[in-house]
Amino acid sequence: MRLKAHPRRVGIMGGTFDPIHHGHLVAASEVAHFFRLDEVVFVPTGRPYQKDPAEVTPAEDRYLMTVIATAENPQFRVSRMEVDREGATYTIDTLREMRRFYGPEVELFFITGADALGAILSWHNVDELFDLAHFVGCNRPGHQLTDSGLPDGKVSLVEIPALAISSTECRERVRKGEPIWYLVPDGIVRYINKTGLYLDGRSAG
Ligand SMILES: Nc1ncnc2c1ncn2[C@@H]1O[C@H](COP(=O)(O)OP(=O)(O)OP(=O)(O)O)[C@@H](O)[C@H]1O
Ligand SMILES: O=C(O)c1ccc[n+]([C@@H]2O[C@H](COP(=O)([O-])O)[C@@H](O)[C@H]2O)c1
Repeated sequence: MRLKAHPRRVGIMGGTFDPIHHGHLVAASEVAHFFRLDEVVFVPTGRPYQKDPAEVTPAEDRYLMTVIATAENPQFRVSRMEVDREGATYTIDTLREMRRFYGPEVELFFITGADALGAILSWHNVDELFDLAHFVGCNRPGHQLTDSGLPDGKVSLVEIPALAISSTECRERVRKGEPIWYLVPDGIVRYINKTGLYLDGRSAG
């Protein structure tokens, strides 16, 4: 990961990215614009402990797809931090590591979807999470959230232009032989075709 030396405001976009799609990219771009972020670091989850491991594609494939999808945007970077970390992936460890790397002056914004944010009270060490970063929840089609129940001043909600795309739908379309062109970047269509990802028997390794 090559990061800028002294950015002031850094977005961290966490996700399984199985596969990354245009909904993720639009969300990161909108939040970067709205909060005037210097860069957005995409962090593909290593071992998402709340998901069935048999249902999750190997981290290396998800990492490579994230690199391919973000390569053309100079504001976007990808971190291997969670892919390389042993054990269950906790956002608290990622934010602590990011904080150590960037130092105390930089403002960190953790970008996540309304569905994930709605479950944040179940996350590991939830209280410390809100001390390390500001949380930005993206309202996506089918998932609206209000900030009730979340700590005051620690969370912002942003409306993302309606892109009713999900990774689940992309995987199902590939399995059924349906096209995913224009739901994901062209390079991701080619990567999936080349590797045979999401066809029966090649979903997890
Ligand atoms: N179309 C979208 N618009 C806005 N945010 C999105 C969109 N799709 C995903 N996100 C958000 O991006 C984050 C990472 O998403 P994730 O990798 O889990 O993708 P997903 O499409 O929700 O996957 P899945 O369908 O497998 O659950 C999540 O917090 C999710 O809510
Ligand atoms: O830290 C936790 O306990 C935790 C529990 C569930 C999800 N997360 C993070 O939330 C982000 C979105 O996750 P997902 O499963 O919607 O792709 C991703 O960065 C995950 O690592 C984090």
